[in-house]
Amino acid sequence: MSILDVKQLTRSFGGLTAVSHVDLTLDQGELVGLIGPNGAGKTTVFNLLTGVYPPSSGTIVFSAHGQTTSIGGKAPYAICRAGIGRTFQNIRLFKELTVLENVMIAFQQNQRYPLPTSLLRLPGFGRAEDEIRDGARELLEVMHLGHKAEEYAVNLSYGEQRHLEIARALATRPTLLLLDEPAAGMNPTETANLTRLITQIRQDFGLTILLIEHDMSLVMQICERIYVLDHGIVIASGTPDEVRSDPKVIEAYLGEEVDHA
Ligand SMILES: Nc1ncnc2c1ncn2[C@@H]1O[C@H](COP(=O)(O)OP(=O)(O)OP(=O)(O)O)[C@@H](O)[C@H]1O
Repeated sequence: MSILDVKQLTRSFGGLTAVSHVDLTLDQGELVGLIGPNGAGKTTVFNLLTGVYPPSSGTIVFSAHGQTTSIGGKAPYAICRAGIGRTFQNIRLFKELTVLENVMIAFQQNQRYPLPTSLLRLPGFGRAEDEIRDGARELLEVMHLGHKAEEYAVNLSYGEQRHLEIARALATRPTLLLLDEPAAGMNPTETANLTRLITQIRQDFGLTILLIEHDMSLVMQICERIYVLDHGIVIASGTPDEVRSDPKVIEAYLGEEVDHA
C-alpha cells in the first residue's frame, strides 16, 4: 500500500526550476534513498513534502492512520500533524537548551492537551508533562543519547547532534520520516552505527523512511529502492543494483564512486 504518492511535482524559484515533474511513490514500511549531485533538487523535494514551500504545480498525496490527504501547499505544522517528520541538512537544534528539553519541545508540538490546561498548569498539564518527559527519555535511549540528557545541546559532538535531530523528529510521532543527509560530517564508525540505527528505528517505530545521503555505502547498504535526481529531474529509479549500473546515473553522479560503494 502506498503511503506517499507524488505526481508531476514542480517548483521554480524565479527562472530556476529546482524540481521538475517529479513522480515518486513510497510504500508502507519502505526505506528509499533520494540521491544526486549537489543542487539536484533533493532538499527542495523535502521542503515541498513538509510545507516549507508550496509546489508550483503537481500533487502530493499522503496516507496515514486510515486517512488520505492532499498535502501539497499545506502548512508545515499541519503536515507534521498528519504524520511526516524530518531532519535538516543544517542541524537545527536549540543549542542553549538541554538534550532532554530539545526532545520535549518536539513532543509538545504534537501534544493535544487543551490550552487552558497548559496555561494555568492544571493537574492535567503536570501529567502531560511527565508523560512527555518519559517519552523524551525513551527516545534518547533509542538514539544512544540517554547519558547526555542533561547536557546542553551545544556541547554534543557533531554526530551526537545528528542523533538528537532524529530523536526530535521521532518525537513528532511520524509515520513517514524524511532524513536529510543524516551521516554528513560523521566518521566511518559513526556512519556504521547510524546505518544500524536507521534500520532499527524503521522496524521499532513501524516507519517508512525517505533518505537523502551522499554516503553511497550507507545508501546502497540499507535502501530497498533509490530515486536519482539531476537538475530537478528523476533520471533513474530502482534497486541499488539497478541504479548503480545505470549509465545515466554513473555519468551524472556516481562516476568512479560506484566502485567504492
Ligand atoms: N529558496 C530558494 N530560492 C532560490 N533558489 C533555491 C532555493 N532553494 C533551493 N534553490 C536552488 O534550487 C536548486 C536545488 O537546490 P537543493 O538544495 O534542493 O539541492 P540539493 O540536491 O539538496 O543539493 P545538495 O546536495 O547540495 O544539498 C539549487 O540550484 C538551489 O540553489
